[in-house]
Amino acid sequence: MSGLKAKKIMLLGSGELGKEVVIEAQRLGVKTVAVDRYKNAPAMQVAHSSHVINMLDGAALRKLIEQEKPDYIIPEIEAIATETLIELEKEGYNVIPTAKATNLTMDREGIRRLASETLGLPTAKYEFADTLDELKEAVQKIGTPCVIKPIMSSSGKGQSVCRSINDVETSWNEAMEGGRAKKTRVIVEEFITFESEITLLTVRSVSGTTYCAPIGHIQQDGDYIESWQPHNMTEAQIEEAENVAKKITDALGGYGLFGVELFITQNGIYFSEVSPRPHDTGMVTLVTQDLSEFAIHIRAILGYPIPAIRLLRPGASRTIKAWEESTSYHLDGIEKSLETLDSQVRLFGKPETKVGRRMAVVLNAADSVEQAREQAKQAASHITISYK
Ligand SMILES: Nc1ncnc2c1ncn2[C@@H]1O[C@H](COP(=O)(O)OP(=O)(O)OP(=O)(O)O)[C@@H](O)[C@H]1O
Ligand SMILES: NCC(=O)N[C@@H]1O[C@H](COP(=O)([O-])[O-])[C@@H](O)[C@H]1O
Ligand SMILES: [Mg+2]
Repeated sequence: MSGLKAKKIMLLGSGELGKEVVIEAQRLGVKTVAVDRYKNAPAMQVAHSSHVINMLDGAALRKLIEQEKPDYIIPEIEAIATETLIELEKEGYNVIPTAKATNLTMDREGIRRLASETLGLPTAKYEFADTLDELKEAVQKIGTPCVIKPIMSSSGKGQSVCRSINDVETSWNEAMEGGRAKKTRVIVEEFITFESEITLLTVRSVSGTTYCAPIGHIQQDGDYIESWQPHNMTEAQIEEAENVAKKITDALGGYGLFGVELFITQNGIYFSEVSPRPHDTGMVTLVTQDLSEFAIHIRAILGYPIPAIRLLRPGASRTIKAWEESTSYHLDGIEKSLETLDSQVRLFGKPETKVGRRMAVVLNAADSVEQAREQAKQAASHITISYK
């Protein structure tokens, strides 16, 4: 692309979601630089160039950004030196969606206090704790069962349900082992008995705020295993969900796509958390919408209009996870899996497996959500991972 005066994006985090963002950016002639903490990360395999750095090291992050001078800095994970992004934004760099958004969503405390205390959105009751003793006190205040999570973690790492005061120490130890960035602070949340949970993909672009059809999902150990679109909701529930999404995304600002996580309960809709970037449960949009969540993110970032988002067919996704740690592995059964009508597989190409690590996703589109879920389940059942 030597003759093309291309815009340049720098992706901070290069997992499976970033890989699709890079592909969509390249479709619009954008130069792509992928960054992560390890080499051969999924997005690095498709980007024009890549770098391996510790993104929590502000000085290293600044040095790389000053060297590459990207037009857009696109965080793909939470664990980044966001204070440095705030400084860089003041110096004229464009952080997606805004440096403030990345800073507030970097840990659970910032975004939870904004949602509950500043915006007054309904959330689970919560407390924070820095030591085991403080945690015991917090659990007593919230009551059991409750959910305990490191303030900086994702995909359920370090998360556990604490069912009685005797479980507190086990939960504390799990949080200490699973948290990113070596922070010891944890959040304790009231356990919400929801009817269902959804991700409402919300887009801020030059065309205003728009929403994708709600995505329903099922999580196991705090990580998603299945998602589908559209999730069946009443008009009133959709309106309530969109109101919550509008409030939180307006407060974060900027252009891009957000994944607003909501619990649907008998007492209305609760805000859970928000990703200021494409969401794992939203991979289903690769087969359901005219523009996937990744295409939408890039289009919004570049300042292009998004007059409408079309849901073409109902669809579903199922994750394929590893259950052993290995630097040499193979995904078997893809051939059989693809015999299922309208199924697709995305193999992320991560260089190693870890216990519980997501390695691939199966997608299916059909005439109904029920059929797509059934077909995705069937297609995924043929895929196994062998470790050598
Ligand atoms: N307070 C709660 N009550 C009931 N269930 C909860 C609560 N908090 C979390 N969960 C369950 O655990 C899942 C993961 O929680 P959460 O989204 O906070 O973790 P995460 O590590 O940020 O995940 P991700 O990065 O995948 O979004 C939720 O989708 C929900 O199923
Ligand atoms: N729930 C957030 C999420 O799904 N994030 C996605 O997982 C990657 C990390 O995967 P890894 O932990 O297997 O390296 C991230 O880079 C992002 O693509
Ligand atoms: Mg979540």
